[in-house]
Amino acid sequence: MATNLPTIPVLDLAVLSDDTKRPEFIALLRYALIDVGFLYLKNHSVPQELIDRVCEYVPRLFNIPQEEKDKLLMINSPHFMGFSRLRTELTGGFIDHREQFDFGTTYETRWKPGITPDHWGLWGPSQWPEEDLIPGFRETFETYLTAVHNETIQLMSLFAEALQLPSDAFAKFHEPLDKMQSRAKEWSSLLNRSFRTYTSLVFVDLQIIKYPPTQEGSQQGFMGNGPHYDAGLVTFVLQLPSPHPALQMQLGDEWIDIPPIPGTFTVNLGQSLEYITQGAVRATYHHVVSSPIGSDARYALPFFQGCRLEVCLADEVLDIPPEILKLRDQRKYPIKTDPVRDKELYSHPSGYVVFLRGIKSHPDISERHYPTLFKEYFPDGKPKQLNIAY
Ligand SMILES: O=C(O)CCC(=O)C(=O)O
Ligand SMILES: [Fe+2]
Repeated sequence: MATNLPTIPVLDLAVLSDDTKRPEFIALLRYALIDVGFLYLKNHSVPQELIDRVCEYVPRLFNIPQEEKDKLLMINSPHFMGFSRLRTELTGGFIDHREQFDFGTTYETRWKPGITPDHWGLWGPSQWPEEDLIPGFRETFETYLTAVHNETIQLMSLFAEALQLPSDAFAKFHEPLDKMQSRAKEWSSLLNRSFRTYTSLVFVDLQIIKYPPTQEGSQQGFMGNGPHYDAGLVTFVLQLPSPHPALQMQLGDEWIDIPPIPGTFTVNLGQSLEYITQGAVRATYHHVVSSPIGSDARYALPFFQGCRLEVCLADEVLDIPPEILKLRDQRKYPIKTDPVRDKELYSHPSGYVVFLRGIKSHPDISERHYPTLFKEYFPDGKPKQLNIAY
């Protein structure tokens, strides 16, 4: 194991109430953004009592009868929302050894197949479990989703400060949840006009994931979640306690453990943020290793804060101060470039980029709802090893 690997910074928001400590906080945040790409966030605004309730629900959600979970299967949703059975998802070409639920906005979709762009399909209603199966679940998770969403937006104004940008530098890339649906309604009357008018739709996604341990007889290096970058702006992961290192990030050739720290969110940065900051913010490659055979399941809840679906990142790159660009250029572990990924990321509206990841990760949903894209991305049909049999 190489020495001198950075430890993941813990950013304590409580220190901001003391003005004298602000510069030190901002410097640590700058280091986290530019050099590391991951951080822990402590003393944030999401109440611990709400987080405790969320954590208490998580194993119960997976314990509802299989036939009830199957009523919520993602295959029923063109919006990539709902339940995914164990080993039905691909990340970076690997089959993920996890099962999960995806929940998003509460809103009505504006997607009209064949009329609006395909990636508007990202924005649509979630599939919630019946209230009597798990009373209070929906209300708790909608409250949680809103609270985390608000915290991501607050944090991004601190990101701006750390990068010596105006505090609202990122405002044009996202939208408070309560504003989204009303704006989308206003604009739906403009359906025949330019789609670029619909700038307000933003993709947000809360995943609730269960990672069972490695299966008997499986090969080494079994992956809970294959290596990847997150596509959007910022990801807040609530990691439930687990004794085994699972989430890891890559710096240089090393994989570094990112264990849960009670009372914090684990925060990582997405490729869209990296791009609009001219690479000053680091999107870090990460994966999740399955726990050893016989151990308990691990649970994690990533919340993905995306961009407005119609923002073309290539048109919106921010002016970054030279001092920050210098720190970028001096970073110890340079960012790895990938021309294929880069082209995909920068030549489409941001929503399309996230949408394409959905297409590639969920071949069954693509086949049912987006058959033309399915043929393009899976010319040989669905990968045989996927556990898809509906
Ligand atoms: O399970 C985790 O801790 C993170 C999962 C993750 O990186 C993802 O779903 O993008
Ligand atoms: Fe991720």
